[in-house]
Amino acid sequence: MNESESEIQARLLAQALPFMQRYENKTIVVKYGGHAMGNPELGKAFASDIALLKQSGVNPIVVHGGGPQIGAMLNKMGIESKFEGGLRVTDQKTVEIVEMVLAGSINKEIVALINQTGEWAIGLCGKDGNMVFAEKARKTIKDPDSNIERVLDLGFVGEVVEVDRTLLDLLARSEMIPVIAPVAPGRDGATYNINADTFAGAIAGALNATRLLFLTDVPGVLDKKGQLIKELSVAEAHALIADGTISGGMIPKVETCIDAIKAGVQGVVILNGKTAHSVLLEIFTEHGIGTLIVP
Ligand SMILES: Nc1ncnc2c1ncn2[C@@H]1O[C@H](COP(=O)(O)OP(=O)(O)O)[C@@H](O)[C@H]1O
Ligand SMILES: CC(=O)N[C@@H](CCC(=O)OP(=O)(O)O)C(=O)O
Repeated sequence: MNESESEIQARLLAQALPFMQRYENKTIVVKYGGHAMGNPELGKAFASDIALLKQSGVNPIVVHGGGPQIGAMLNKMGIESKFEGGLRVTDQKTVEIVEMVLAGSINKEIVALINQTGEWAIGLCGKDGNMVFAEKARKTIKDPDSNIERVLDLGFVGEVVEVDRTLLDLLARSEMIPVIAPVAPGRDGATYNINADTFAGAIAGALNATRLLFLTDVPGVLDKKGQLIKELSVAEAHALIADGTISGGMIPKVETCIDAIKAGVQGVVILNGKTAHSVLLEIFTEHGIGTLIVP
């Protein structure tokens, strides 16, 4: 007998119960990347997933990116955008635009989407409540021809050096869902632009999150044949980077996953943010939909 639509809905809800119980009062950090944004229907589905997590007793924290949106604004303002080692070279003018786009328009757009579901979101960046402190990123890059290491000067690109949990612990006990932009101050008074993956990893690590989800534009980590790898240990992830299976933007993402696990996050998942309701499919179903990286 074919199930009716309401029977399917009832079955799915019943199946979600053990997962709702598993994650009750647990912290789940969700990194919402700029590439996963842009489609209004997907944005609404994302917001309703986050709202449902909160309603189920989970403590969801959204950290968002906005790389393509910053690029578009810089373009509009006639400012050239350059990347080195996957990070945006950020001069004084650029960091002002980065803060305006990340902590301004994108942050408020996500807050508004969640608020429209009837839940309460609050938009923040690392500056709010002394939450995150950064310092100038020290990156080096190897010249592929000479193999000589060169120090990169990325300007106001930062690395997280300190996370203060006070505000996030307070919000976890409230109705509020934090939505955080990856901008943070330095002890030197400067404003730093931080890669959103790295920022999300630092927040999840400081909170010993149960899960850290990275919403990107591929189903997860793919093997040499392009098939989804359902689960990876830290050692296997290192091996896939070393043999070139993992390349490009996936390298810093997987490295961030490994760092987050070392910092105390129980499991990190890379999944497709372009699949509607990807967060619910990952958290509230038996096998999830992305690649789970575990210790
Ligand atoms: N083994 C792999 N599995 C999946 N994606 C990979 C792999 N190796 C390289 N990639 C690339 O990494 C990209 C995701 O990284 P990135 O573009 O930086 O994500 P985001 O902008 O969402 O943070 C994918 O679109 C894909 O092109
Ligand atoms: C230093 C650095 O590169 N910062 C990023 C911050 C935004 C980001 O990381 O957004 P996605 O997750 O959408 O890529 C940038 O300026 O683009």
